[in-house]
Amino acid sequence: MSAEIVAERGSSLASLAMPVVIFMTLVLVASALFHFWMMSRRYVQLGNKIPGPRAYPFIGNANMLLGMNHNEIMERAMQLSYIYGSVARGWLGYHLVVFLTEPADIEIILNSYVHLTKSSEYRFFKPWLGDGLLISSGEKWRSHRKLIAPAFHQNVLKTFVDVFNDNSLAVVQRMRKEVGKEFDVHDYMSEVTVDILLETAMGSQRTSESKEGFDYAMAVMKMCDILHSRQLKFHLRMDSVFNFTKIKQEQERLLGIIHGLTRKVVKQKKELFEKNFAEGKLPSPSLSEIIAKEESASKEPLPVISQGSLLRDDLDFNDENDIGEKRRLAFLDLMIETAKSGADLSDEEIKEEVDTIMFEGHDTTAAGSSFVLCLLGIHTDIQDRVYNEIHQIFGNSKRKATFNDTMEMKYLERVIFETLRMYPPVPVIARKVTQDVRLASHDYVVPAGTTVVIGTYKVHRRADIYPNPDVFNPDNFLPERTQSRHYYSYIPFSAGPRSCVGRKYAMLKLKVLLSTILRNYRVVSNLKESDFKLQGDIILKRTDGFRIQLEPRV
Ligand code: HEM
Repeated sequence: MSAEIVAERGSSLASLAMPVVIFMTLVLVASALFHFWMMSRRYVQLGNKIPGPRAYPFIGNANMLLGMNHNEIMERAMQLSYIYGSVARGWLGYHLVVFLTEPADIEIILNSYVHLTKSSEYRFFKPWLGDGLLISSGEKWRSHRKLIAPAFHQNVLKTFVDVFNDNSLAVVQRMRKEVGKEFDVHDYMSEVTVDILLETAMGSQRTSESKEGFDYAMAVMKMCDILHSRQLKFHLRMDSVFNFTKIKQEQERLLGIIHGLTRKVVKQKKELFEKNFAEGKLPSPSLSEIIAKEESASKEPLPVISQGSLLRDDLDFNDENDIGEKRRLAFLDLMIETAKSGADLSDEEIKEEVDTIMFEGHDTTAAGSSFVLCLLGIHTDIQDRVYNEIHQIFGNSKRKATFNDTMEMKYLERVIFETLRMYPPVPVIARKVTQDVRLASHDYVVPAGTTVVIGTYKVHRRADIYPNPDVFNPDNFLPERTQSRHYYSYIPFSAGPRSCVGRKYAMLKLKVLLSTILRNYRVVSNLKESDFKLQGDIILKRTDGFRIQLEPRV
């Protein structure tokens, strides 16, 4: 290359370099100004008063999440809470996230009618659940909660006991082929849970003749997997990436099956209701009668399936009116009745609520029951106590469990509560606060716009609340112990106005399901709890699988 050409190239590079340098300098100056402006905002200053790891310009603490899998995130979150205490903060860019593990602070958030808005992480559910109870907010949530809570009335739940029994016996049969082997019990718990929900939420059954029910159940399970992967994999969290993946196409296909069935069943049930209504065949007593009675009689405490606390919420108030008659109606029927009795509830909204119940009621109880079985396999002395209690109730009889039997299962109830303490299926709850919040435990103000994460898992493992918190001890739920604890120190079902609407349904179902399994099998495990690899997802699971072995009782 001649010297002239080199000189010419050099001068054209120099003439290009100058604008690039000027541009880069401007970008740097603008970024620095932006950063200093952000740091001067009240939001950032209030956030920085709260202890937390050192944050970097623009990324905040996002670097701490890079390259971590969900097991590590769970462990890391636990470590941070040991370092920074019961109130800690992190920055995702300039967005403030505050972690709370102090019951008095948690009460301020959960017990409030103001801080009811869910955080943006709940958006993955939207294509499936629309504006159903789990994610809706404001007046819509308030009015729907009021309409739906009576569908979980204890007398309605009582009529589901047969469905719980039949499906529990069916899973006992299906598990026979696993006797003597080590297997993952979660698959079975997931299947039976969907079957029960299909019957109790929509009045459908998963039979081989009705392929729709089967396809629906499979689609629900696969949709839950997709939602989990979106939480787990950073790139899938971004809609701009997710929308171009094969998983998105699979989601569309599954939603076609799920919404196809719910829409169709809502339409059919509504037409049948209208026809019966026109012919004067009114269901008696109607749900609206229950709702009307509920308004007037809500003074005396009568929590029948309690969380071990004297405090009550809208579900407890529901139980004070006995409808005194057995009608088995799916939640869908009850919602159609509610809509007919004048409530503002469209078909699409009813569909969204049924889909919400199918989602919320599935993974949570599948994880809860799987954890109970794994723990009983490890703590065989505790399993023997549960079995003795069940044997006292049923003797050698093969009869099915009744609602009254479940009321006698006091020790099993404590085992379930203790399992949900150590392994809460919903390990964290997140809200977006729309007003400043002054905390009770420290002199900090959490500014409006912050995501508040309530660390249920960590609260349940606080040594000052539960002595030996890592030891499985159902006696933590003896009445005298629960009464001396702060109500918000045990929150597997959340608490306050936005608590789990299905918690009594869950407890009743778990008692029937687990007692039926334990009447038929002794659970054995070679593992220790320290072998559990926990995945802190939307739902707490074991990545190493829920492995147990079964020995027939007879
Ligand atoms: C062991 C089982 C269960 C656990 C641990 C559990 C836990 C929870 C928690 C922690 C919440 C609050 C979530 C949040 O604020 O982000 C919740 C809400 C909810 N749960 Fe459950 N749940 C269980 C079973 C069920 C069942 C069986 C159903 C229905 C059949 C159900 C229906 C719902 C609904 C509809 C909501 C939303 C309530 C609202 O926002 O007003 N859950 N659940």
